[in-house]
Amino acid sequence: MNQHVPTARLEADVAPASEIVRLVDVRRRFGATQALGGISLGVAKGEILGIIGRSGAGKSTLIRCLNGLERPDSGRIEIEGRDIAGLAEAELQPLRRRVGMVFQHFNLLAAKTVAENVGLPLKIAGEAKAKRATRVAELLDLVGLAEKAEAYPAQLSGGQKQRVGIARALAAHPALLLSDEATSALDPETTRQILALLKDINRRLGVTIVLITHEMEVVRAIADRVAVIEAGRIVEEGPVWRVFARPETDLTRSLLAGIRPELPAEIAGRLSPAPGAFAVVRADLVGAGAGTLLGDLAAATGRTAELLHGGIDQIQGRPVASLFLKIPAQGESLAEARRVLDARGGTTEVLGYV
Ligand SMILES: Nc1ncnc2c1ncn2[C@@H]1O[C@H](COP(=O)(O)OP(=O)(O)OP(=O)(O)O)[C@@H](O)[C@H]1O
Repeated sequence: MNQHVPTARLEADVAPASEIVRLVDVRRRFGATQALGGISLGVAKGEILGIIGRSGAGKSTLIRCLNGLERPDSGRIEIEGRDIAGLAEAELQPLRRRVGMVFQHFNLLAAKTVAENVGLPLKIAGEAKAKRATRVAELLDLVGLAEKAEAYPAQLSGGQKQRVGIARALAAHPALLLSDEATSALDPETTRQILALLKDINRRLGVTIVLITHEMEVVRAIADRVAVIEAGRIVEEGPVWRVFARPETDLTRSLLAGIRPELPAEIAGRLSPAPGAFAVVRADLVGAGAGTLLGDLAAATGRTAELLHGGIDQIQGRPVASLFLKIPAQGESLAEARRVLDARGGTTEVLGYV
C-alpha cells in the first residue's frame, strides 16, 4: 500500500460494489516518456466507457494495463475487486477469462475457420470439445454469423471479421470487454452495425465495455460516459451528453470539433469585434427548452432572433443543442436574450457583431 496516500483518500479509493474496474494513481513510464502519469478512474458495472485522446496520449497503454498485457510501475488496477497490478503471469490467466479484447485489425488466425477462431480461448482454457461446440454455435448466433462457421477469415468482409473478433472475445463469458479502435478499419455503415452489436451485447448480456477510439461518433453512438486523456492524465470525464454539450477543456473542444457545429467560415469572416446592430451568439443548451428557444427569445425581447447555423442532436436521449443565433443588439435586447439563454442553464458566447 502506498504510504504517502492520506487515509481519507484511501477510504474513497475503495471500489463500491457497483464498480467492476478501479484504477488508483496508475503510472507507467517508457524511458523518458511518461505514458501514464497517475490515472485514477472507476468503471461501473454494465456501463460503456469511452476513452478518447490524441495519438500518444496513453490510451493503448491504459487498455493494455487493464488486460494485464502491460504492467504499471505503480498504482492499483482492481478488476472485480482484485488488484492485478502485481500479479505474476500465471496468476493473470483467470483474469484474462474475465476480460475480453476486441482489436482494430481483428487478430484472427488465417489458417483457422471462424468456428475455430471463436473457440480458441475455450480450447486454451481446456474446455471439452462438445461444450466448446455448443458455446461457439451460441456465439455465432449472437453475432449473426451462424452460416459462416466453416469459412476462413479471408472469405469474410471487414465487418464479418470483427463479428468473429467480438464472438471470440465473449467466448469465456467475460465481465469486461475492452475494445481498441474496433471500428477504425471499417466503413461508416459497417461501423454502425458493429456499434449496434456492441450496444446490444452490453444491454442484453450486461457486459461492461471500455473502448478507446479516435472516432467521436463512436462515443456519441454508444458510450454512457467518456474520459478524455492527455499526456497520460485524465483531463475531463463525465456522461457523454454533458461532455459533448459542454466540453470544459480546449483539448476536448478540439477533439469534438469534427462533430460539434462550428460557425461557417463565411459568416465568421464577416464578424466584427466592435458592437454593431446584431450580435452573433453561440448557445449550447441541453434539455427540452432548446426547440422553443427562438419563440421564447422573441417573446422576451420583442425582436426576432435568426438561427444562422447549428441544430439539435439527441445524445443519450437528451436534446443537445448547439445554435448560432443572430440577435438584435440594440438597447436591452441582447441582455434580455442572454437572460433567456442563461435561464435554460446553457452557455452562451458572443462571437462578434454584424
Ligand atoms: N513499449 C513502448 N516503448 C516505448 N514507448 C512506448 C511504448 N508504448 C507506448 N509508448 C509511448 O507512450 C506514449 C503513449 O502511447 P500509447 O500507445 O499508449 O498512446 P495512444 O494514446 O494509444 O496513441 P495512439 O492513438 O497513437 O495509439 C507514447 O509517447 C508512446 O510513444
